[in-house]
Formats: sequence, C-alpha cells, structure tokens
Amino acid sequence: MGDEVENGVRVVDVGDAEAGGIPRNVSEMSFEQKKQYNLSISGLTYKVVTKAKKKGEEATTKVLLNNIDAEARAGEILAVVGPSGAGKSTFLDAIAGRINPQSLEGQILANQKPLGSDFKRISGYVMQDDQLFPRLTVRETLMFSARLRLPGTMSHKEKQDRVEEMIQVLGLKSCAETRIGDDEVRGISGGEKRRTSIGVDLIHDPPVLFLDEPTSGLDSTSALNVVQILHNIASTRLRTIVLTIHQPSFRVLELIHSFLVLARGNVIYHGSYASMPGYFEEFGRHVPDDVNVLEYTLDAIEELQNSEEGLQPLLTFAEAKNKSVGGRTLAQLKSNMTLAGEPIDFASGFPAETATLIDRNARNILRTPELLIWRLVLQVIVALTLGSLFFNVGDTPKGVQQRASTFAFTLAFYLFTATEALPIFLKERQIFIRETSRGAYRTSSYVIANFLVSLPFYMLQVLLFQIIAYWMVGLAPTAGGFFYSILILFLTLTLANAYVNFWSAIVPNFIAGNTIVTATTSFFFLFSGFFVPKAKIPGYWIWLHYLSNFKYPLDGLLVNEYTARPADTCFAPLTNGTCVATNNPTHPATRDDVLSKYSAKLGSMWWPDFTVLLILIMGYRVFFYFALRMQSKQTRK
Ligand SMILES: Nc1ncnc2c1ncn2[C@@H]1O[C@H](COP(=O)(O)OP(=O)(O)OP(=O)(O)O)[C@@H](O)[C@H]1O
Repeated sequence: MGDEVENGVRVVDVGDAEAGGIPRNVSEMSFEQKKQYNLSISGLTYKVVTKAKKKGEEATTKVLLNNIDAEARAGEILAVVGPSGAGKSTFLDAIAGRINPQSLEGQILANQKPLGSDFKRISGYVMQDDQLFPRLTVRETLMFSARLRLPGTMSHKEKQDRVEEMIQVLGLKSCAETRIGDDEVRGISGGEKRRTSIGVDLIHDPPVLFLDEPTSGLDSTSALNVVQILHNIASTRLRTIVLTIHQPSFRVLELIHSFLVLARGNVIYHGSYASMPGYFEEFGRHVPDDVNVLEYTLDAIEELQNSEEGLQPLLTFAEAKNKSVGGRTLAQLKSNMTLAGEPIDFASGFPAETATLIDRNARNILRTPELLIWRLVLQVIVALTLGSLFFNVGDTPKGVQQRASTFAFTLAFYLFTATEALPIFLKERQIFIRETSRGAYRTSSYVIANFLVSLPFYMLQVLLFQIIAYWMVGLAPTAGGFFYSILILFLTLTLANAYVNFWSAIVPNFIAGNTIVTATTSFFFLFSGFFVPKAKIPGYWIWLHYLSNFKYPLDGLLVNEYTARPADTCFAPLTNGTCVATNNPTHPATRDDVLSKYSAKLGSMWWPDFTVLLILIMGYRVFFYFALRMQSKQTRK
C-alpha cells in the first residue's frame, strides 16, 4: 500500500504488488481467491464542451473534474463529499466506467494496472434511485439477481444460501416476504428498499462497489444502518467501497475511513476525518472543538465560494499541499481505460438467462391481475359493442362497408391501445440499463424473454374478442376463416407491442413516446388503403402505405373474408334480381370489386399479408435489440 500522509492529501501511488490478472468471472471466485483492489486515480480531468447558444457566441469548455488525485483502498470506505454541483457523481461515474474513457484525461489504476474490460465485472454500481420491480418480494428480487449473476455452475441451493446470507447481512429478514411496492401498492420502507438495491448489486460479491448517494432520502437511523452494513462489508470482506454522500451525521462519519472533499471539480481535501481539522488549521481556519468538522468544512467552502476572493486561496493551498507530499507525473493515458460497453462474460448461459427473465417477467405480469383482468374485460365490452353495432352484416353495399369498418376498428383498437404499455416499458428500461450496464445478462436474452412472455396473454385477448365479435358480426362462417382471423389479430397485437417496445427503448420520456407512437400509428392508419385506395395515394406518400402496420392485417382480414364467399356472390343486388355492373367504385359488385376498393387482392393471405406481418414483428424486435444495446452502453460522452 502507498504511504498515507496524516495531515492532508495522500500520495496516490498505491497498489497490491502481487496483484495478477483479474479472473474471468468474479462470482466464480471463492472469497479467499478474490483479490483486494486498491484504486489509484491521478490527474483525472473531465471537460465538456457546451455548444454556443446564440449565433456568434463561442462554444465554452466546462471543467467538471480538474486534475483529481485520490485513492480507494480494499477494506475501506471512501466517501466523496462536497457542496451541490461539486462533481461528486461525475467523479463516481468516471471511476466506475460510466463516462466514455475517451473523454477523460488522467489515469485510473486498479492494483497499479490500468483498468481492463474486466473492471465492469469486478465492480458493482448502486444507483441513487431504487430501480426494482415493485411486485416482487425482497427475497424474490435477490433470488432473481442471484440466478442472473451467480455462475451457472452453482446449484440452486447454493444460490438460495447466498440470498439468505445477503438477507441476513443486510438486515432484511423481517421484510423478506414483503413486496417492494410503489405508489400504487404499499411495500417496504425507503431504507429497506435501499438495502435491497445494495443486495442486488452485492449478490455476486464484487470486490469493488460504487454507490451514488446510498443514504439520500433516508432518515438518520436508516442512513446509519446502511453505512454500518457497508462498513462491515468493507472491513470483514476487504471490499473497496466508494460512495457519494451529503452531510453525514457524526455516527456515520465514524464509519467512513477516508474522505475526498470536492468543490467545483477540484480536490479540497483527501484523507481521514481525524486529519481534517489540522489541515484546515494549517490553511488558517480555526476549527472549533466539538463541531462536525465535515459540516464545518462544507460550510466554509460554501462561504468561500460566495465570498469576493472565492475558492482560489483554498485551491492553491490544496494544490501546494498535494505537491509537497509527493507529486507525480501525470500520465495522459486515455487509451488504457475500459471502454464502456465492451463485451463481458456472463454468469449463466443464454438459455438459463432467458428462462430466468421469462420467469421474472411472468411473475410481474401475473402480480398485476388488475391490469390483466381489465384488459380481458375490455375485450368483452368492445367485442359486444362492435357486434351489436354491426350485427350480422349481409352481402349488400352497406354490409361490405360495415364489414370493412369492423376490421378497421378492430385493428385500430389493437394498434392504438398498445401505447398503454409505454410507461411500463419505460420503467422497465431503467432496470434493464442498471442490470445490463454491469453485465448481469445479455440484451438478446432480455429481448427474447420479453417477447415470449406476453404471447399467451395476447392470444387470450384475441380469442376472447373474436369468439364474441366474429360470430355476432356474421363473418365468414368457416373454421379456416375464423382461425386465420385469430392468427392475424394475434400477430397485429404482437406487432403493436413490438412497435411500442421499440420506441420505448429510444424515447426520452412518456410524453415523447406517446406522441410519436400515436402520430405514426395515425399515419399508418391513414395510408393503410382503408380511407384512400392505394392508386389514389400520391407517389411521395406511397412508402407509408407499404410500411403501414395496418395495411397487411387489413388486407389479410378482407381477403380471408371474401375468399370464403362463392366467386359469383353479388354484393350490390338490384331490385330486379340482377347485379350492379362490375368496376363500379360506389357499389362494388364482385369479390374483386370489393377487394380492389380497399387496395387488396385475392390470394394475398399468406404472402404478403401474413409474411410481411411476421417480418415487421421481427424487424421491430431487431431494432428494439439494437436500441437496448445502445442504452446498456450508455455513458456520458
Ligand atoms: N454534461 C454536462 N454538461 C455541462 N455541465 C454538466 C454536465 N454534467 C454535469 N454538469 C455539471 O457539473 C457539475 C457537477 O455535477 P455533479 O452531478 O457531479 O455534481 P454533484 O456534486 O454530484 O451534485 P449534487 O450533490 O447536487 O448531486 C454540476 O454543476 C453540473 O451541472
């Protein structure tokens, strides 16, 4: 270990000389096998260029982290503190690999070696917001994390034992069977939620753990409890813990081994709590006895920031202090840090991972019975309403119109109501990012699990709807016709959800997502061929006709219906028993007339209608996959 300078800034050159390469998968190592990691950071600088707001203005460069030196040792907690906007979260993100290394200057070493792609595996990151599934219990939440993050070679029993150990360590025994909860369902307390979040990222026992504000929003007892647990983990298991914290209480301060005080992206102090008063005395500030020195320091920083002379004297003092205790050569090693999103090894194989995600997803769906029941009730209500409005339509011009309206309405019902899943997907996206950014599972497993788990439910909805509506409206009375219509509506519902899913992976929020999905779906409807026949759509809009989510199911349903009618059926009979002439656009007489009115053609049921629907579904799933991959690699530039 490097030397510690008692009274001030430390020399950063620390590390375990014996440290070798990092094992492939941290959760496969036994406690004894696990390395202890000493992190040393030198000259860490992060600048962002802010674009000019007005013409003629120059772009400005903002330094968020300025030449930071620090160290975090195994067996210790390093707390990053400072006034609001000091750069605490930015610093944590930088050393946790959440900022694109190409944007950073300086050096971050783990045991004197540059961080490799393995660093994502050996470190855990607990975000400030508790991103957990509200309908799962604490034990289930930890068990799913164990199933995803512990190696496939471990037995189910071993994983269960690990979960029980975690419940014990985190003091979650009394609430292990309670659901996490959210605004709608009462669940565990804020402190318990925070401890569960920590457990989720601690289950595979990472040697390095980063936590962004683990005590924010907690009362003082819960905050103390959380830090006490982290202290025990650091001390007994020799883990390296780095956290950001706001105004810790006296009792919390005692549990933290070392502090990094930042102000406007600069190091003000780095060392133990005990050395803090001496440091500030040396700077020329008397620190009264019996005060919370950290609170005093933060107040002093605020005061200086707001004073005429500003922070400069303190920054100059801190810099001089830093140089006098060793100095260093600041290497500009942009290339040796982990590129966020590099491939990482996963604990389990693809099938096991997918099965676990299906299980988790299914439980989440089944734990929301109100949503399930309401959707099924809605199917019945809409089907009955539609059936009563268009009851037993005949083979007349009016019947032709009503039949097409039935199809258009049903498709609109499925395609537009899918947007209600947007907030659910958006919430889940946060959990997905948290999990995949640390390599909990493959994006492909998630996409497939997410796809498969909803299919039975889509089928149930469509069956319920068609059993009522199909017969009430009096559609083609053949088994083939009935089952084909179910297949097409099932694919439509699947497509609608694939489409919403895809946008949910890209859009910044619900409002943007809702606007885009509703607007594009409206356009798809407009250009489906139902309102304006294909021949009348201007050439520059025709691509929308071919991309339309409505076109293929609408064609399929129409062709299915009219294929089941005898070829000589007259759809526009005259009073004298004859039929209107063919090619009459107002009163289509034959099957071909009716279909061409809606831009459909006999013989298109399987190609292109069914096949293109399948291609669209697959296409949106593939887009969804790539959009999610971008999200899981998401870092600051
Ligand atoms: N991409 C960016 N572009 C410009 N400024 C940024 C960017 N990201 C962060 N900042 C600024 O950098 C400073 C440090 O932000 P950071 O979130 O790290 O502070 P913090 O110490 O964690 O603050 P708080 O305690 O309020 O959470 C802030 O002034 C913030 O506005």
